[in-house]
Amino acid sequence: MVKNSLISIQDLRITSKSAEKVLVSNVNLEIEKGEIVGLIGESGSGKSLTARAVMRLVSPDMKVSGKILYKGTDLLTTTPREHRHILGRKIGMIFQDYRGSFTPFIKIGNQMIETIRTHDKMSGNEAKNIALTVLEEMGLESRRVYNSYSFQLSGGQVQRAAIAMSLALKPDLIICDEMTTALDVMNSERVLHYIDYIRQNTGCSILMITHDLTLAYKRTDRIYVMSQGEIVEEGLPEQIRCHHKHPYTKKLCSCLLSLPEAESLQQKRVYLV
Ligand SMILES: Nc1ncnc2c1ncn2[C@@H]1O[C@H](COP(=O)(O)OP(=O)(O)OP(=O)(O)O)[C@@H](O)[C@H]1O
Ligand code: NI
Repeated sequence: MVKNSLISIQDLRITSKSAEKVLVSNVNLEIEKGEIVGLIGESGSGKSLTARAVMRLVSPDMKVSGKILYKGTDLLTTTPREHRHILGRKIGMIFQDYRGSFTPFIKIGNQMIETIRTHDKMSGNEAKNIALTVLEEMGLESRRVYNSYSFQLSGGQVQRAAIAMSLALKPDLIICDEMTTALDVMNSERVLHYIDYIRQNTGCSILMITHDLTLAYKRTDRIYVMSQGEIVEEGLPEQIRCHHKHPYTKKLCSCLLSLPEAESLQQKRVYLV
């Protein structure tokens, strides 16, 4: 049993009212302070919906039940005010679909300043310095990106700017949903390194949702496997890789059998589905 959990999802169930369909059920997931937890599973298994429930971003057509405890506070029953305070500031999410991260008609820099100042009281200049620093850390030409509209940048640049914006707030928990999909190998590595650096420096926790098993094995402390809306297995990366119990995990992991060992894992990325 995990102690000192930062977030504890208990018996989460998400149903679609109109389709009368259960999309997620019996999901129990804990993340300890400072832990990087992987959430893997095939497309449509409910990973993003689970993450969206934490952020209270599921569509109004969905009914969510169970508990999502953040330091003991149930995020499913907090007032909108408490919720706004916790989300964004304490829990940041980097979305699978990064295109919605910035409004097209406001420059990236101005949006970053506004977001940073909504959560932390500081002068515009201080916020600007933070924004430029995090953009630089993401390997971007910070001034150019700062002064651009999102449509003037490539998909990968927008994604890195979105990641920079989430990290600028130094959240306790960062939920990364297929964060590196839009990035090439070098930039993925850079972003993952930086996230690791942030974790070491701030002690934040990370929930990493990914199709990329190599990434999950290499970068996480513990892994949950999801199938058809339920968590079917949980364990250390090595256990999930070599000593899995559930037939579904076996199917997932068989894709990795042909992989070369440790060091070269970085070069060869394996995608599922
Ligand atoms: N707004 C919605 N309305 C109805 N059903 C939805 C909605 N969003 C997701 N679903 C359904 O819920 C299930 C889980 O979707 P989810 O996005 O969580 O999958 P996922 O595991 O993140 O998949 P992927 O790896 O492809 O991102 C899918 O069957 C999906 O079609
Ligand atoms: Ni998803």
